[in-house]
Amino acid sequence: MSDILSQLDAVLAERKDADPDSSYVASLYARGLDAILKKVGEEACETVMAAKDGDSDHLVYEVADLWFHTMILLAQQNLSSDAVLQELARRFGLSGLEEKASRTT
Ligand SMILES: N=c1c2ncn([C@@H]3O[C@H](COP(=O)(O)OP(=O)(O)OP(=O)(O)O)[C@@H](O)[C@H]3O)c2ncn1[C@@H]1O[C@H](COP(=O)(O)O)[C@@H](O)[C@H]1O
Repeated sequence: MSDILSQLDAVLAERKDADPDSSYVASLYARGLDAILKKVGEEACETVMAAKDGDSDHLVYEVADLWFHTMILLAQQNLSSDAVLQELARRFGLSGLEEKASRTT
C-alpha cells in the first residue's frame, strides 16, 4: 500500500509546473508555505476532533487529509514521503523509552 505514497509523491512533484487554476495542489504551492502550514494545522485539529467523535470512518478520512497536506508540505520543501518512511524504518524496533533514555540533551 505504500506504493500509493510514491505515486502521490510523483503527482505532487509534477504539480510544481501546473497551472494553479487547474490543480488544488498547484494552487496551494502558489499560495506559499504559510498557506500550506495553515492547512496542515487545520487538518491536525480536524483529526483530533474526529478522534474525539469516536467515528472511525471520519477519523480515517481526516487522517488521510492530514497525511495528504503533510505530503504537500514535504514536496514544497523538496522532500518526499520516502524520507519519512526511511526515518520510520530507521526507528523500527527501537524502543521509544530506550531512545528517550539514551538522549544526551
Ligand atoms: N488526495 C487528494 C486530496 N485530499 C484532499 N484534497 C482536497 O483538499 C482540499 C482541502 O480539503 P478541505 O476538507 O479542507 O476542504 P475545504 O475546506 O473546501 O478547503 P479550503 O477551502 O480550506 O482549501 C479539498 O479541495 C479536497 O478535495 C485532495 N486533493 C487532491 N488529492 C490528490 O492529489 C492529486 C492531485 O490533485 P490536483 O492537484 O487537484 O489535481 C489528486 O489526483 C489526488 O490523488
